[in-house]
Amino acid sequence: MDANEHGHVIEVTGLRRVYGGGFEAVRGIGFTVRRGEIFALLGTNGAGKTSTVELLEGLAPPTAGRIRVLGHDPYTERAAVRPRTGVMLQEGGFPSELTVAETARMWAGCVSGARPVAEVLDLVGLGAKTGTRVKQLSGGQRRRLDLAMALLGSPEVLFLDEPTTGLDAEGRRDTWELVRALRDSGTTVLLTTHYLEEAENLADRLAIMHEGRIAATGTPDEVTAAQPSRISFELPEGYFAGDLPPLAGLGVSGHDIDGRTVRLRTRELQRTATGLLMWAASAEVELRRLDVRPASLEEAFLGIARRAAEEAGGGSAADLSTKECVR
Ligand SMILES: Nc1ncnc2c1ncn2[C@@H]1O[C@H](COP(=O)(O)OP(=O)(O)OP(=O)(O)O)[C@@H](O)[C@H]1O
Repeated sequence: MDANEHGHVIEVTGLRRVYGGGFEAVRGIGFTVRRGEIFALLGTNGAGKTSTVELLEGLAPPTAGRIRVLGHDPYTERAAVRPRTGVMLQEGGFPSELTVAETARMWAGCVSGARPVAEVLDLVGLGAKTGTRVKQLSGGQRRRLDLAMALLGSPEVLFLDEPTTGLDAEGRRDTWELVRALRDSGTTVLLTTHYLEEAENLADRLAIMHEGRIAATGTPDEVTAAQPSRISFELPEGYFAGDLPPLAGLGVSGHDIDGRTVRLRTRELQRTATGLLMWAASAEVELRRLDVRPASLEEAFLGIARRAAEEAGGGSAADLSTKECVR
């Protein structure tokens, strides 16, 4: 059997992974991925993404829980799963003296029914580099070679661990286009990424992991919609916060005032913005530096990480800067 009755080709239930030293990197997670879907696993550093993907790839047995990939246990039924999946690890580790074409031919020898090497190298934009030695490739070109190797066997399920790390903006967009084309032709893709923009652009559904657990899951729109939108502006000259209309009446769920800058949070963006602008128009004042911002996946990510850190009691929200999370 390839998929369950719901069309899920990946099913994960109650998954746990405890390393030799006793550290629990994956703490009871569950999710499903449908055929032809791109599913992204996001998370802070050390959240447990790679630990999870390695289990899905059958590289290690889970400590507890159940995994099915194309209807099989990827560890105990590796022979049934492996030929139908493609894996792009974080480090490909190819011999550096071989050329791109030699590497691909060597790899193709290990894959039953491999696609023509030239076709796969063209697909990832390495068609002009076939005679170049691996050690002379840039970091981004090596990532593309990693991807080419994962595609040699025309996989039904493709695991991509941080596929665009090291790629420039153009390379990243090319990879996104390729991954979308693969999805459109029926390939199921599970990817991990640090780039929230990548998840926003690519993922049909995603899960945000934090400290071994799934903190949020859904479509990018669903995960984002759970976060409030933001409005900020400067108080008009001669006005004080108390002169503003009652904020709760405008649908504002929270606010803070820093000097003359007012920041509002709302889940009813249109109602709050309209009320505020009507107030400004009737008072004949200008709201300088007005900024109206619907919630983004980045805010959702930071909000989840912050809440989880607060609930854990130890971590500080300030530790989780955007820079750290969007490496
Ligand atoms: N072999 C191992 N033995 C013990 N602990 C490990 C081992 N591998 C990973 N860990 C720990 O498990 C946790 C999860 O690591 P993992 O690599 O899965 O996270 P990640 O979400 O992929 O992180 P990153 O975004 O930094 O790649 C980390 O705290 C890490 O230190």
